[in-house]
Amino acid sequence: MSALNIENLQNTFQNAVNLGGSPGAVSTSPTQSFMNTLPRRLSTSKQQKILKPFSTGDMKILLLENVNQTAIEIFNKQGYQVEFLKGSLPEEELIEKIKDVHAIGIRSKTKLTAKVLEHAKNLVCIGCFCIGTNQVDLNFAAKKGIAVFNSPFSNSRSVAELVIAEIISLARQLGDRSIELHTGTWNKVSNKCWEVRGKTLGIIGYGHIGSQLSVLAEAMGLHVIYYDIVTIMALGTAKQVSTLDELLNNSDFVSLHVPETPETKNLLSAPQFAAMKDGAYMINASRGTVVDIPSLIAAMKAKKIAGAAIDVYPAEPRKNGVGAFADDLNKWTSDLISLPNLILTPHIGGSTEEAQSAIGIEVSTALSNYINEGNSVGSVNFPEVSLKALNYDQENTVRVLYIHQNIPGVLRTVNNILSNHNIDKQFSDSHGDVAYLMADISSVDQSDIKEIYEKLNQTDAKISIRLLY
Ligand SMILES: NC(=O)C1=CN([C@@H]2O[C@H](COP(=O)(O)OP(=O)(O)OC[C@H]3O[C@@H](n4cnc5c(N)ncnc54)[C@H](O)[C@@H]3O)[C@@H](O)[C@H]2O)C=CC1
Ligand SMILES: O=C(O)CCC(=O)C(=O)O
Repeated sequence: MSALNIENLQNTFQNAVNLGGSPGAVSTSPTQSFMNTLPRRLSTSKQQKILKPFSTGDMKILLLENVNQTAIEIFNKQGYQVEFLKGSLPEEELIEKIKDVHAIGIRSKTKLTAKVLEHAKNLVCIGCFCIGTNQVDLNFAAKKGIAVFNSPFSNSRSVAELVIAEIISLARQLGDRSIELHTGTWNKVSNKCWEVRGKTLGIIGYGHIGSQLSVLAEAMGLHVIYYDIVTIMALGTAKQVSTLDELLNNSDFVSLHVPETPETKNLLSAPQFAAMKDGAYMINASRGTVVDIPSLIAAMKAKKIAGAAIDVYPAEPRKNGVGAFADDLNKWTSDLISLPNLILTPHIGGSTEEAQSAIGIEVSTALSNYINEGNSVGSVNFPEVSLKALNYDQENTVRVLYIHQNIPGVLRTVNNILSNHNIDKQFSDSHGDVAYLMADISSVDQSDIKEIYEKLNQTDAKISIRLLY
């Protein structure tokens, strides 16, 4: 579906006729009932027209990694074919599956590399049902005309709450006491167990999660300092520090909330652990590449670091199971798990019912809006373009979605092609090498549509085209 398939034009014409000619019938369609539940981006008093120039039953959505039920329900209401798998897939299987799907939903484990995306002949869009998008080759996807969406903050609170729990758990050695008692050992101690009140929390990365954590931590009596590459307004009485070292020198707890980027790889390694206070604690619920684990192991063995909580790992198992977290995944695993006062969790920072349900709705709605209307607002790799929904008074109107290389002269060429019709609205934007033009053209006969498509398809700058009507 990266471009309207000419062979399917017959079907699509029929579909358009059905929709345009019989609004009453449309009001009983699943799509309409779904649309009615959505907060509309651009309100209109007229009944909104459903734009779907394809048979919705042919729309294939592949959902991996146990994406929430809310997303499945929304896609089912659209009439799409949904395939749902609990785990992620190894590369070869992923390549096979991605060949004929129009949209794919993933979480943090599925790697959508250029090699995988190269085989995605029909893919229109990708939904990351999470915050991080580092698992997708965003530039390659954009160059193929594939828009990527995520959920920028629906699980932020869940991560912040987990970190709060870990701060107290580490300070009181709760993990160790619990493991001991599970195996019959009564070990009532107070040595090196602390209140968190009055201690300093250093937050690295003061974005959605870091700033939520800041507010919660202050409510418990912690002092908060933070380090970020950009200047960010402090919440409460938190203070931004100007260097990473300043944060490390002064924090009793250090918590990481940065994205995975080349700059954040091994952000905490041997020199940074050496710069931390003796007996400090470290928490990483960001990405596994951000902390050099062998250096952490050395710092904990030397008692420089009194405890740590880790939620994310350089390599993570593809699915749940006994024996999945072992040395063949990360070679230091045995060494790591033998350490005291170390809380290990299986990447569950965002895994709450509230977060997953909200993410399911948010991302499936964004994908549906993009598929059905071309609205790319919220995409992380694509020009953000949107036009007001069409209504039933706008007969013979076609929405042109033209994704193209961002080079001079393209708009002139496209507007020449569209010039026999009235261009009611047009919105174009670019993002790096890729540009996206959305235009509503009126006075279009059914017989014109194929010609418009074919002319646009012959333009040199074209990446992909869809015509909605
Ligand atoms: N454990 C889990 O389940 C989850 C993990 N995450 C991870 O947490 C990360 C952060 O999430 P948000 O707070 O929503 O992201 P955000 O984008 O709102 O904030 C990230 C902050 O890090 C800062 N930053 C970037 N590079 C930096 C550097 N080199 N040094 C210092 N600061 C730097 C940015 O300026 C920004 O303020 C995500 O990228 C994701 O990888 C997110 C959700 C769940
Ligand atoms: O819930 C997940 O699978 C991933 C959570 C996460 O790391 C994210 O949202 O970036």
